[in-house]
Amino acid sequence: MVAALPLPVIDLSRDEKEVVTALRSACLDHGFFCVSKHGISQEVIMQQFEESKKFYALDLETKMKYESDHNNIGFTPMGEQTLDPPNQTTGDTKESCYLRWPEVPADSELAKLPFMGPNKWPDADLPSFRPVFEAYMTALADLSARLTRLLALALHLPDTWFDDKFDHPFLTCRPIHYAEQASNPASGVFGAGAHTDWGFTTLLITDGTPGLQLNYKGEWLDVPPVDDAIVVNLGDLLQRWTNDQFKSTLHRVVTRSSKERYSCAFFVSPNVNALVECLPTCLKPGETPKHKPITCAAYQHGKYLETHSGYAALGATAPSTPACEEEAPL
Ligand SMILES: O=C(O)CCC(=O)C(=O)O
Ligand SMILES: [Fe+2]
Repeated sequence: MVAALPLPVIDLSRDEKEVVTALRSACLDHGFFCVSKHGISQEVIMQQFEESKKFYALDLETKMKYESDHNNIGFTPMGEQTLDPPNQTTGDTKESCYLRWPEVPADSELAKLPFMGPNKWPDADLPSFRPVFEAYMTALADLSARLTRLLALALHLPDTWFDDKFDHPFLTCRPIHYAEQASNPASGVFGAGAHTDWGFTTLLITDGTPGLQLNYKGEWLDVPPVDDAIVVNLGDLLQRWTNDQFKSTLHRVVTRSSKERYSCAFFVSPNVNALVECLPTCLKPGETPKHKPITCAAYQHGKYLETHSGYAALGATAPSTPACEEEAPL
């Protein structure tokens, strides 16, 4: 029996000072919290799940027409990702779809950057998918921008501090479908293997089916779903920016038997060419940075390569930034 760790619920309609204080405390502890009164309508959320279910109900051959590309945009079939290779005997028992937002047209300047490019909309097979996800991603992008400003305040910085690092951000919406297959941690079978998220923050909405666990002080604990709240967790880039003060915590998905599970992760990262280096407010006298500066794209390219067989097979080359060669800790 796994114990539960209820997450702090931060009501975004409260006084900003109270919100920022609660945020700072959650970020210093394990970097997981829920936000309520977040302004995303239940209708937009429900429609997202409906379209996601319709998409995954298509046959595999149809879904493979939208297979993920060199930007890691598109469909990834069951088992394509293995988030924790040393501790898994099969790939994650999930299929997913990566959508980038705001969408970058193929002929634009931004499309020359790593991970930036057009989405693979299933217009021909499911025309209702695109308008629903466009509305969903617009709403989530607004909420993420609001949270980024609150996080700057929680770091004792001006609320605009991250603005120029997010003026063409790397935002990814990932509806996920977990198979009707019980995980078996003892034999290395997981819905999603243990991992930290790689970006700045992740905004996660689930269909209420349990499965998410986080590792708190060395112990795996269930994260109970909270009605109408969005789970937010911090990613590695924010941890690096804060010299490990704010936590990017290990988590995984352990599915129970006989029920499918749907979730939708909205991964928030800065501009792909943003340099992530220790913040001035995160160094106490005598302390030194724990990580070398690295660009967002260089950091994440390595992670995609390690965990996505499809991305690795496409032979995507490492983004050419000097920091990329300097990943080793100081
Ligand atoms: O589906 C979930 O509950 C979590 C998914 C997750 O951790 C991820 O996609 O990074
Ligand atoms: Fe995650």
